[in-house]
Amino acid sequence: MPGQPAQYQNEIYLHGLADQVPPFTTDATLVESVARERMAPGPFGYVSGGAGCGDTMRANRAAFGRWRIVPRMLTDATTRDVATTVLGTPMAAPVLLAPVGVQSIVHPDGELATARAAAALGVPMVLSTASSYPLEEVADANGAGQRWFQLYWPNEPEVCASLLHRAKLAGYSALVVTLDTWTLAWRPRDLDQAYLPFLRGTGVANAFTDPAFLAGLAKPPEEDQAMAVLRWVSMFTGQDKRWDQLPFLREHWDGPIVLKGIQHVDDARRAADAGMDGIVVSNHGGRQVDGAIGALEVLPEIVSAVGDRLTVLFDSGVRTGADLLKALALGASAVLLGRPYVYGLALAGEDGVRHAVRSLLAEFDLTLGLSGHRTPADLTPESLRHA
Ligand SMILES: Cc1cc2nc3c(=O)[nH]c(=O)nc-3n(C[C@H](O)[C@H](O)[C@H](O)COP(=O)(O)O)c2cc1C
Ligand SMILES: O=C(O)C(=O)c1ccccc1
Repeated sequence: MPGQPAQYQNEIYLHGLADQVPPFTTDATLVESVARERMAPGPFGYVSGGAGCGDTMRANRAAFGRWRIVPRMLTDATTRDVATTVLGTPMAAPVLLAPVGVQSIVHPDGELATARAAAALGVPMVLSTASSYPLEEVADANGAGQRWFQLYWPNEPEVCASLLHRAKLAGYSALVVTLDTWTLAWRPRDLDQAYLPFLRGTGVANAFTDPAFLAGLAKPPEEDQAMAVLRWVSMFTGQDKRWDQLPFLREHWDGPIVLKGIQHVDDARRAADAGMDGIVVSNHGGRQVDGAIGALEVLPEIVSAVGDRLTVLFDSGVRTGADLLKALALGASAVLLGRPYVYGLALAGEDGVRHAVRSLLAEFDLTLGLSGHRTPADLTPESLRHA
């Protein structure tokens, strides 16, 4: 990413003078309403929706509102440096693009566009197991960019080993194992529209290109697509995994391993005891347990319990530069962005992802400086007050 993130502010003013306004709003809290007007109802409902009545999605936002920034004056913050390195991965800012499956439901270029945008931005993408393009093609699109692979841990060990082998070969440097979605939650918006991308055959690209998966089928997908899709879906459904099975992943993956979906401090301790390299404190953007605690609420206690033993990442509800600042001040090493970049993808493809993320990073950079800080490392809980 060229120069400081805040330069994007100048670029937008200059674009404005040339009558080339950005592809959509620069306010990430408003982009959802733009997307609601322009996206088809099925995909919009799928992306924007949460579990149940949306109580946990609101709790995620409310949790940010309870922490307030207390800015400092006359400090040296004229030039900021927001670049960082997390688990050996260099990044232009403490941000990763969260794993989001089935991206072709919002834009035909799907994960390929996201991969190109991530490389241009200098931030890593985390590719979902349920991507609409094979992980090798996404790696090609990402080129010299940084990429991690998210695993929905299949019940078939051969298929699991095969996916990990392919991801390693294709240059994915860290593994993110998602624990909170061993079955999909009650999601009324999707039920009301009978909209489940999976059963429509999206998100199967990594299966239909996997030799171990194909070897286990009675008939090839061309002959019985419905059966192949059902087999893929059933591989991820049901909770047969336990903490004592984590060594299997170590045997098949030699890079950093991060557990995603940690919300209880005792689970964070178990992850550390199991020798994991990191965790993502996350409630899956409020898409799984409705009624679950706002993700930011549990971040401080988890950081105090295990922050010296593993890397703590955060997601769920980050929408503004101030949100990013707050999560970092409370001890996250970086945050994952979910829906905001997906709306960008839906509205303007690769450009849209870039616009959505650059807007948020520019706002973060300016907020950091105006609060009196030069780098993310300068942030501590004392930069905030719980109100
Ligand atoms: C449409 C959609 C699909 C998702 N698919 C996945 C997935 O395949 N794997 C995964 O680990 N998380 C998935 N997530 C969860 C995100 O990785 C992330 O935890 C969440 O979106 C963060 O919350 P936010 O959207 O409020 O930023 C998905 C989220 C959305 C909105
Ligand atoms: O919708 C989701 O939250 C999700 O994690 C998922 C699961 C399977 C396929 C695509 C997305």
